[in-house]
Amino acid sequence: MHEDIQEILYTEEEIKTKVKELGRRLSEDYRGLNPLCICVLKGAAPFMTDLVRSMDIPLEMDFMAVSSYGASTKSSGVVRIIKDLDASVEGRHVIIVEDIIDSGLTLSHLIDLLRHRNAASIKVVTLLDKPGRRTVDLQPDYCGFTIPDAFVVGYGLDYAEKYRNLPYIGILKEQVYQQQ
Ligand SMILES: O=P(O)(O)OC[C@H]1O[C@H](OP(=O)(O)OP(=O)(O)O)[C@H](O)[C@@H]1O
Ligand code: HPA
Ligand SMILES: [Mg+2]
Repeated sequence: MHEDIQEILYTEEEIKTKVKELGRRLSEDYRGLNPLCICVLKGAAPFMTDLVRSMDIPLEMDFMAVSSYGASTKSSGVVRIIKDLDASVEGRHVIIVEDIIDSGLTLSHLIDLLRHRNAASIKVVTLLDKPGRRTVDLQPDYCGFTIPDAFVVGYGLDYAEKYRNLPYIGILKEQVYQQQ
């Protein structure tokens, strides 16, 4: 285990099993709809690539980069779009793929944006949900794990751009970000 990790919450195996289960459910619900899976970069990249490979239906992928945390463990409250989608979402059944919902600000901003662009439907799949920190009223349609109010890293999730490549999800030691 990495020395900056206090505790592993979900192992590589547990994540794999959960992602497969989510992929199976999405495949059943979206059969015949050719959904557009939108990955919210950068954190959701590992989840998205594993998820779509566990979906056995025709689908399309697009990517959007947004950022609101920077080198902090608290949302700045300002959701910056760093890279927009390549294609139109008009009339499409959109699945927003997120690694984590924390305050909910990122997603509520994205959902508003995609509604204005006239998607046929918009649903959210998140690997992690941290409902204890929510500042807006928002629930995911599909969720892997509900987690306590702690700052977690790994499997795409970062602190100051580090730890995204850990194969597991763990709680970051507080001393790592309190030193800053
Ligand atoms: O519910 P919220 O409080 O908005 O937090 C969740 C968002 O924050 C993180 O992204 P971040 O802004 O850190 O960008 P990153 O994915 O590039 O790390 C995470 O990947 C979610 O997109
Ligand atoms: O707990 C978290 N870890 C990493 N990134 C995040 N963005 C929102 N919450 C988190
Ligand atoms: Mg981040």
